[in-house]
Amino acid sequence: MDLVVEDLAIARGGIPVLEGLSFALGPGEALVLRGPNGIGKTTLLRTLAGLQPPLAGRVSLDRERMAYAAHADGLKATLSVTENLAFWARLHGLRDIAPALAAFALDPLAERAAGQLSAGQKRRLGLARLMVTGRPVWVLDEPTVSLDREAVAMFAEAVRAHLAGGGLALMATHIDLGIEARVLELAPFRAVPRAARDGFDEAFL
Ligand SMILES: Nc1ncnc2c1ncn2[C@@H]1O[C@H](COP(=O)(O)OP(=O)(O)OP(=O)(O)O)[C@@H](O)[C@H]1O
Repeated sequence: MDLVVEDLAIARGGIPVLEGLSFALGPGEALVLRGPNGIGKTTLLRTLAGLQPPLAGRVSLDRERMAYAAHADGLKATLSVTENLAFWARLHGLRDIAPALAAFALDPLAERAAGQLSAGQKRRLGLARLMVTGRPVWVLDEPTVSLDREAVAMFAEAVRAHLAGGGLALMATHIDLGIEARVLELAPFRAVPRAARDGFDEAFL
């Protein structure tokens, strides 16, 4: 298993949001996180990405093998589409950015500065970046935001190819991508507020 989560509890801004989470993902598998706004999807992904420590539990993941796409696309505004991808490819020891350009229909925009792309085009470039990392574990936070229907299909195809190549993907998304994926509904793992756990109310009865 490339990603194992055991009895994880996480907090945001000092307030516990989720607890008792356990799941595992192996090569070729995808897991979709579902739950209402504010349940803790982003917090969970940030924890897995190593941006914040868990309250309790364990995450087993080699972060050198992980590519994380957060809400922000992390693009260099003054560099062109090609330069952005080439930068990331070089960083990860890869050379060929052509498949990533083609997968997200970025060829016609290849010379445009990333800062001058539309929101959806920026998102396409941000997702194309995943491909040039060559990393097997994709951790994705609302990857389809700003994408039109065609671009969502491009993304779904990229994920499908990634899984077929032995990669794995964990993502928070409300959209049905039409890919084979397990769904983890987070509502049952909502953290119990401390007052309720400590019997705080009972003390006043
Ligand atoms: N920077 C922050 N500081 C403090 N609390 C935060 C911060 N960001 C989010 N929260 C709170 O943490 C909880 C979990 O937020 P999170 O962003 O993980 O939810 P989410 O499931 O990703 O929501 P959404 O579907 O709206 O993106 C929410 O109650 C939110 O208000």
